[in-house]
Amino acid sequence: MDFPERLIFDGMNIPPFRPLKENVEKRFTEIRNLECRKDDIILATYNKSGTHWIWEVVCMLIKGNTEYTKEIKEFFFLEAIPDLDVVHNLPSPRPMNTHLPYRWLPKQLTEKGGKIIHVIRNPKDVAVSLYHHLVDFGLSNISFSQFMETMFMIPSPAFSMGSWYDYVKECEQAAENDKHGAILTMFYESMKKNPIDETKRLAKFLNVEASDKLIEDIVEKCSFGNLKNADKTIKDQSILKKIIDLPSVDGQAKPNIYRKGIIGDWKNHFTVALNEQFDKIYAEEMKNSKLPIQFE
Ligand SMILES: Nc1ncnc2c1ncn2[C@@H]1O[C@H](COP(=O)(O)OS(=O)(=O)O)[C@@H](OP(=O)(O)O)[C@H]1O
Repeated sequence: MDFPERLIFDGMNIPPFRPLKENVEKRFTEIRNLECRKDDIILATYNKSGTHWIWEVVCMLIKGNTEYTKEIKEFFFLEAIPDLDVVHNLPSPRPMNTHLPYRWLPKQLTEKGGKIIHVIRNPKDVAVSLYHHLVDFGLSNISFSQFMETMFMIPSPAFSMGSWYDYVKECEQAAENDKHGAILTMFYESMKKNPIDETKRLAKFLNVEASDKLIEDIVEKCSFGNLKNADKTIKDQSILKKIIDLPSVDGQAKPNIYRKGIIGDWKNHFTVALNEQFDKIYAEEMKNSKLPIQFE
């Protein structure tokens, strides 16, 4: 296996974004203490759960039109952007995003009236997506099964920003304690199967007036194929080089975010034995969860 050094902080493996490599505690504390506004929106997801997709939908809803945001979502990515002043200077409402767990989100956010959107995806598909992402980033000589056994499946030494289980359980707890309707929990699979209804639910949560036509157009513009194409043709990717050392193909190489965009690709990667092993750990880890999760 060949992978950059790992940094552990607050019990989590920290991805090698430049500000985190420089001083992870400083950046986490800055985010935790971020001065919030009443209309701030934070999309908080575990890696590979559909962040780019839902972020684009959120941006279109708050703008009230279907123009793609020229910046990629990493421009608003709290733990990775080179300078948090960018966020301080953004006009409202600010559609920020992060993979940080709930305990590290800005503490003022919900007090001031801001909103949090959690997106949860079948961890088996998250694992597959993350494996391919890490291979794109230089992880080599490790099979998918080895990746699962050593990095993803076991709860504590999970790879990136803590384990999926801990992340999701923390979201669930936060949503249970949320007395002001400040947190929306979405599922990737529901968005995939029922994008119109889920986009309406999102609009309602954001207090956005959106006609049926606008909702339909947003769903269409944010389909997997259209977003993949927009990512190649419209989006300004320049910030990526400032965030992370990318494999050097003209300095432009980046992980293929829009890989397959389907439910159930895990079936092409899990052996029967791995699946049984996973289900056992999953059942134990999530035994107290009341989340309405029915993953296929
Ligand atoms: N429109 C649409 N429909 C369905 N699926 C979509 C869509 N847009 C992105 N995706 C899929 O989301 C996966 C990437 O997740 P993230 O955006 O959270 O990645 S990241 O952690 O921020 O890098 C990644 O999943 P995989 O294809 O399984 O790897 C993307 O393909």
